[in-house]
Amino acid sequence: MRTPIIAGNWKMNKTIEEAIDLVKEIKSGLKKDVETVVCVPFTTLSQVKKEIEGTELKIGAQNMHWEESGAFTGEISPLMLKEIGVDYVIIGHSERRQYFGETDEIVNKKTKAALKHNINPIVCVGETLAQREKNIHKELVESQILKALDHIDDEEVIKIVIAYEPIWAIGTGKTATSEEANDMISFIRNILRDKYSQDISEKVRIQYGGSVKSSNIAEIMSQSDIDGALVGGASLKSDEFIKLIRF
Ligand SMILES: O=C[C@H](O)COP(=O)(O)O
Repeated sequence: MRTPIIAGNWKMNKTIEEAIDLVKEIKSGLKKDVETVVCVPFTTLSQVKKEIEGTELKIGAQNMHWEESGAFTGEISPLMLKEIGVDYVIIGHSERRQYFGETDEIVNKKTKAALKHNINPIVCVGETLAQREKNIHKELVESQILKALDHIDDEEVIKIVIAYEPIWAIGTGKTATSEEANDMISFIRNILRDKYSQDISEKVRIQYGGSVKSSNIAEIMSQSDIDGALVGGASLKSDEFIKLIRF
């Protein structure tokens, strides 16, 4: 039985003060049996971590370099995140791939580095609208998954959360239908079964992301293979996010 996991990705939003206000409200609305994560900006990690101490709310970063230290101006290492006590890190979000040139190889290096330091990676995959229209979306997602998981073994892969986020549904208000989302997520589970085993494929949690809100979460979560959501815009307001985690 996979525990549902709902993660808010705040992206480049919230000052420290705003972050603390938001997380104070979120921690009062947690639901038992739903793992809830807030993936907050680097600048707010320490204070948010202190604010959630003693609660079930988990904390994630939105990116990370794969090296532990060195001449990488502007980057944050896994050791630095571990020092703060971060539970999760988003790897390969489509915005990182699109605006910051992250390749599948980089996603693989970051995923392996996160696992090495006991930070659970949330690995994002997903196609553009053009790729879906050309009907190459499954091929593309399969290649993203296999490259991201290169040299990752059975014990490690079960710590990974995969987020399927069709790029055309991110921040657009256009959600994939729950059937479309479930179809791709079942496809991803089959890739895991073929690469690892049936048992492993049933243990890995796979989220859907893209315009998830309180009004569509129940429908999304009712699908057989969807274990949670990676939520952008709707995670920035406490009342909406709390409604959403209480799907
Ligand atoms: O990481 C979250 C996704 O990019 C979804 O963003 P959204 O919920 O604003 O569409």
